[in-house]
Amino acid sequence: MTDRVLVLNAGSSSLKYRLFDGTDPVTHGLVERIGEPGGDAADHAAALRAVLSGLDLSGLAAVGHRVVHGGAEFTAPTVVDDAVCAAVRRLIPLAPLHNPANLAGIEVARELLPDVPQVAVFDTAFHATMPEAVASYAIDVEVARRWRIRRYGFHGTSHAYVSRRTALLLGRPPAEINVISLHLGNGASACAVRGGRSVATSMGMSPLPGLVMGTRSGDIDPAVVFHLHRVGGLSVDEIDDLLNHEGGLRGLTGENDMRAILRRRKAGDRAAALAFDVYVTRVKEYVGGYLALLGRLNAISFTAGVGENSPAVRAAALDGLTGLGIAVDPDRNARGESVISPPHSPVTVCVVHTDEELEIAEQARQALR
Ligand SMILES: Nc1ncnc2c1ncn2[C@@H]1O[C@H](COP(=O)(O)OP(=O)(O)O)[C@@H](O)[C@H]1O
Ligand SMILES: CC(=O)OP(=O)(O)O
Ligand SMILES: [Mg+2]
Repeated sequence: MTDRVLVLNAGSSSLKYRLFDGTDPVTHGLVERIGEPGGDAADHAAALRAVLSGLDLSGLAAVGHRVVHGGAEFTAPTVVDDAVCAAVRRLIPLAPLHNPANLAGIEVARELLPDVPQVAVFDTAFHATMPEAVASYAIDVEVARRWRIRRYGFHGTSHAYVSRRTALLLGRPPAEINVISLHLGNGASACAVRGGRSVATSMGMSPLPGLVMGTRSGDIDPAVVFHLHRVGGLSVDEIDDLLNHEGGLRGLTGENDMRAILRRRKAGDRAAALAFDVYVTRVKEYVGGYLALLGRLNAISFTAGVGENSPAVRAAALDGLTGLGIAVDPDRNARGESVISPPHSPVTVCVVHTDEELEIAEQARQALR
């Protein structure tokens, strides 16, 4: 019996895949600019067909799918059937950028691999343990119930994996430690993890609020939306685009890649310097808030493209927090060591490589056990 699992991560215009044999990655790839003129594939179905035709899929135990929004329904990895597909489709209004692509990936994989179990692994699932006081928005309860408005949170697969890796680094069981996990990639979110369970996270009903991201604004005053509509004359779709695609680092500088911001900042570019400051200040606000929520903190872990690769962001985001037991050792940080706090710090600051695909493969296997 082989233990091969194919993991699919279908984004709005891309398809990432990784084939595992046990925990060993056998092969991986990326189809980009799906549906765009001159792109690699006309749609997700075509992309997946091309991917599958090039892989040896003998003895495949499961296909694991990243699904971004699982609403309140899905709190664990779930073997896909027609009802699960229908539920993922019903949730599209809550994650219009992500769920349609995730669903397309599931439907094509079911069609092409009808005898292989498909498992959906939800970004929201890890946050199902958040207390109501954190998950609830202070709006009319009937309106909230009817339209399923609450904080769901995302990147849960990454926060779960990273908080467990952090426990390993500390040499302690996850149940004994409190961690703040900072997933700083294209999308970015913070998560407070108490004893292995999510108790707060910075994204909300959608993946728009919280930290500053590549193209997403993160937190803003919701009245900005009314103002831009009523006074600025922008349509709701235009405002959606402004906040989701033209905001964040791109809104502040014209570029969404943190590497470009860091280069320009070094060269004295004021817009880039401000964008950097806005970005790290937001991270710091969440670190402080989550420290208070947790009461006791063992570790802070940086992960994803920016978190794993930028000593400047890590240092600035935690600058001035020694009074709270949080410090970054400049040499360890510059070398990108897995522990970057000074020896004997009350709070261990870590750099952890996140591996959402590996975690999805593991969870897919668990769902089938
Ligand atoms: N060396 C680096 N320094 C700073 N930022 C980096 C570096 N390498 C990658 N990044 C940032 O990481 C981001 C992508 O993060 P990643 O986790 O790969 O994103 P995603 O998986 O969400 O597409 C890029 O936008 C880039 O700005
Ligand atoms: C939910 C989310 O923001 O995902 P990503 O970072 O892949 O855009
Ligand atoms: Mg990501």
